[in-house]
Amino acid sequence: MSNILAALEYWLVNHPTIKNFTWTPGKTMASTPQFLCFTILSYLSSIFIFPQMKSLPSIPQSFLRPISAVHNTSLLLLSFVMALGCLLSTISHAPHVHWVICFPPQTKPTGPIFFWAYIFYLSKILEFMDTLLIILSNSIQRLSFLHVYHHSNVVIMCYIWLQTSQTLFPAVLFTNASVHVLMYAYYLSCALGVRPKWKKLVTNIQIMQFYSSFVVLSLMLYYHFTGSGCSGVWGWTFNVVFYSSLLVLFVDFHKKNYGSTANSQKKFTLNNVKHDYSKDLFCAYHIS
Ligand SMILES: CC(C)(COP(=O)(O)OP(=O)(O)OC[C@H]1O[C@@H](n2cnc3c(N)ncnc32)[C@H](O)[C@@H]1OP(=O)(O)O)[C@@H](O)C(=O)NCCC(=O)NCCSC(=O)CC(=O)O
Repeated sequence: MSNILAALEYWLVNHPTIKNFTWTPGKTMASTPQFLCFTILSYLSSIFIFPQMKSLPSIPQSFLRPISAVHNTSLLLLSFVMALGCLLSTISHAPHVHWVICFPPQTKPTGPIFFWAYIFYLSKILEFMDTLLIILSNSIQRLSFLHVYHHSNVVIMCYIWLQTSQTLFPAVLFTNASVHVLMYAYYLSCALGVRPKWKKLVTNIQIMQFYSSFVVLSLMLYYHFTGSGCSGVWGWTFNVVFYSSLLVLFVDFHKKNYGSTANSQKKFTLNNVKHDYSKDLFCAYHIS
């Protein structure tokens, strides 16, 4: 057992690449604001361009499902490794408990905790593939405002974490990566043709994650004003606005998918085509 722990600690915390990592704007791959803007603009424009390309041959589900399964398995495993890496790095490098919530001002973005923040940032770009899979499977009506809003803004959030050495990201990273293990297990199961009965549980846990992040955000503010300050306070503002808006969108998603009206709307036959209106958030939010 101690051998396993030692190996984990080496590969997830003390490996030289991880231990000596430093976020250097302009030098580290994907670290410039230009890269960030280009990536997000490409993502958003592809959402509008792809569906217009009517000449594209439709890709059969038998081809897309295995790709989707590989993608979801990769993100499931990566999320698990990021959660574990961040947890072990925090345990072995945090000088005291409240450091997790409040890095001292001028903290340098260096060391294993920032390495995992960097991997987390890159993983959010890999998550763009979720959107591509939805588009390629000819299910553009499934593409909700919530999905696009989340995927485009979460990259900015992670960039700000690194750029401002933002306090509190270890707690948010650990929670979100853990929730994503469950979420990608759900999507993997769907890709394999089995629709899990625990969809609502995944949504409930996602909502709980947003509530719990407000506790951490409040604690940071408390430490900031009662001590000698915390690093990356303006990033705090982005987190509050982003997480509040996600909470509102997820509560709305919950109501539409699991509320009493969702059940009565669920199966609606239109021109002999079964249409599941509970999923039709894309139309509901007027992005088409
Ligand atoms: C239970 C949820 C995780 C997912 O809800 P959905 O409504 O998207 O679920 P669904 O049952 O319609 O999706 C199943 C369909 O998605 C396909 N699918 C497979 N892999 C996918 C992937 N990686 N991303 C998106 N869709 C995918 C399946 O093949 C299936 O298609 P078919 O129907 O053809 O069989 C929910 O809680 C949720 O997050 N809803 C918001 C929508 C969303 O985009 N969430 C992810 C980003 S937000 C996020 O990530 C917040 C966070 O940080 O926690």
